[in-house]
Amino acid sequence: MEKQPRLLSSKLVHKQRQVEVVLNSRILAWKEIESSRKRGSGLNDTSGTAHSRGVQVCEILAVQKTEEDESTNTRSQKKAKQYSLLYAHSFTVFYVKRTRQHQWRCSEVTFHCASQGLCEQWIQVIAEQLSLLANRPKSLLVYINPYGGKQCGQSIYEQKVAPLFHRACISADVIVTEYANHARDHLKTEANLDKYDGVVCVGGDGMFSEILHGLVSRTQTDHGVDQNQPDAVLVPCSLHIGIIPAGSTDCICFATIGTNDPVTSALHIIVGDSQPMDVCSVHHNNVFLRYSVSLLGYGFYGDVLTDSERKRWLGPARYDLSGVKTFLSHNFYEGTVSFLPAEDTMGNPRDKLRCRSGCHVCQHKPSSKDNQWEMSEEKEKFDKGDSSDWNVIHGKFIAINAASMSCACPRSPKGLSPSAHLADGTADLILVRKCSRLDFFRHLLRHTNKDDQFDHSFVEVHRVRKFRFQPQHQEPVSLEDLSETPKKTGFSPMCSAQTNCNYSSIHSSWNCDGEILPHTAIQVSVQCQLIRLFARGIEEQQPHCVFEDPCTLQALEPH
Ligand SMILES: Nc1ncnc2c1ncn2[C@@H]1O[C@H](COP(=O)(O)OP(=O)(O)OP(=O)(O)O)[C@@H](O)[C@H]1O
Repeated sequence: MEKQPRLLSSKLVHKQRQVEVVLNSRILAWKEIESSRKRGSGLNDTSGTAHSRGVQVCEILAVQKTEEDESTNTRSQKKAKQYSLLYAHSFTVFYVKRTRQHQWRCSEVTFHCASQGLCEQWIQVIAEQLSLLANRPKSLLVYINPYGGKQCGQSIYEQKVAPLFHRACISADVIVTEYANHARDHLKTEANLDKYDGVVCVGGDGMFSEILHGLVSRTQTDHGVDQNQPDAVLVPCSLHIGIIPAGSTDCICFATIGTNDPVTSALHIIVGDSQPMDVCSVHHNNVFLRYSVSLLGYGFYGDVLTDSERKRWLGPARYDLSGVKTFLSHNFYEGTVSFLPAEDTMGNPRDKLRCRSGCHVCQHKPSSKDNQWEMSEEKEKFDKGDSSDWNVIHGKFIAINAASMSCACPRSPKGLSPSAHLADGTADLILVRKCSRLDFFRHLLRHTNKDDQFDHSFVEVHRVRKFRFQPQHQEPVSLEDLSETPKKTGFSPMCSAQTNCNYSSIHSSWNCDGEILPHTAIQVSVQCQLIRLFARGIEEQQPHCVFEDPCTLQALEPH
């Protein structure tokens, strides 16, 4: 590890102990000065060992002159006051502290200096280092859904997030949405995006989807790209998206940060983390339908969503109830799935390469920025959808799922496809063929235990760049035309002579990130790294950020 030159080093006081404090461009480190030298100095000496601690500069949130606390009631505070006359000037450094289960908190450390000049010098040099971190946002556009989840979006933002943005000197323009699609439409047409470094969504997955659609559509319009062309190469969005979880489902936040915690999300935004993310574009007959970042599910997950939408009054319990009902219905659907396999990726859906912070598979992926790949014949074929490379499967399916990410969430910690990647330009296409109820139950059960959910004769999984689905029977012009068709309600028997059944027995619906698509025949194309989130993926281990870290020790080595 290359040794960084010291920018500043001084003997200061921290918690009534003399410490040597050192700053280089990567680390702020401090270490107690040997205990023997402290005796007789009036400073505390409890352990006799010299602890070194440090924090990475990129995880410092702010530095400021310390507001003096006038209350000196306790004995220790009185003692503190005595020596504070000697070290009367102090500054506080606010930094990221990792706690349990991927949660981050804002911690602080205060140093006392003997002179005002020294104190100001420390504040200035640390602030200078922070100003060099170019990825940090300075100005954000925030959309709050006041009705998401438990309707706490506004108070979550005001109480937990806004004070942190203020401390980090981030300015935020806040829009509390007044109706569904307010944020999407504002982003699409009105918002002056040049003013901002990022867009923040306070809400659940539905609200995130609004921001996604608004920002991606706006970017394509600004660059003259026709979203209705299924083979159009979309232009990546320049603004990052931050998610403050405040919905009843916050799966995108969980998948990219590892926890659903507003403070953690705010801190990832402040430090300017960047997580690229693939987006699937979904078309029907050359007409753009929607974008998806997590799950496109036909059959089982489409039916669960359709049924649960009729039970919204039940709250989140509706998903469990509809899940049981759909499982007992045990419907299957006939159709043709065609897909373009992703053959040049590092991983496959059944390996153990989980997508984590700094994922090698996602970094290896040739992105649209990779000119060589852009020019290659392979790319040309890929864009044209050269049919010789496509696989075609006709069958009867209980479920057809395309997972652009693992889809892990607190309810299903492994997710639908545990090794799917956030940003490798592929989706995992999972085909669950017609099987017995018991077999399907065994398959579902494996989402919750350690067994491989793809290790069944009736399940196959393919890593794909594009896919199409054509139902066996022609669909009407639009599913909206079916509003008069009575939906199946009870636990009907399996529909074997499908032509005799009503529409809802022979067609399921596509569940596109929690929204029902209006068509069943669709074309899907994975757009590699189309957006970037203020996130870093799930960190594998909780690194020791401050204690006896090798970088910390190196920073403290005498020069
Ligand atoms: N002011 C508003 N009034 C009504 N609906 C809104 C408003 N703002 C946003 N929405 C819509 O509310 C829907 C749900 O929002 P969100 O995802 O934030 O919460 P949720 O509780 O997780 O949602 P869900 O009910 O889908 O689980 C979104 O689809 C969004 O379009």
